[in-house]
Amino acid sequence: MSQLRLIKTNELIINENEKLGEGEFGAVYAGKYILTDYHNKKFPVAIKVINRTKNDNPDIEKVCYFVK
Ligand SMILES: Nc1ncnc2c1ncn2[C@@H]1O[C@H](COP(=O)(O)OP(=O)(O)OP(=O)(O)O)[C@@H](O)[C@H]1O
Repeated sequence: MSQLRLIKTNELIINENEKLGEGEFGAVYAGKYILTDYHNKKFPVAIKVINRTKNDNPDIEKVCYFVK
């Protein structure tokens, strides 16, 4: 069964120099997810930074995708 995991902003490193693409609601950047449960191992991910002007919920700013 899949699980939804809440990732804190300080667990993400966004590489703003490596933009992977862009959607209507924001840009997607390469980044790292810091696995605090696994000796701070850094896992490569794609991070979507939601454009606040198109976002109804001000609490949601970043969405983390695992790179396939
Ligand atoms: N996991 C990923 N790995 C690599 N590139 C990605 C990944 N996810 C998204 N991208 C890149 O970012 C672009 C935008 O992805 P996104 O998921 O935001 O698209 P979208 O669903 O059209 O966006 P929106 O819902 O904002 O309109 C993709 O076309 C792709 O180039």
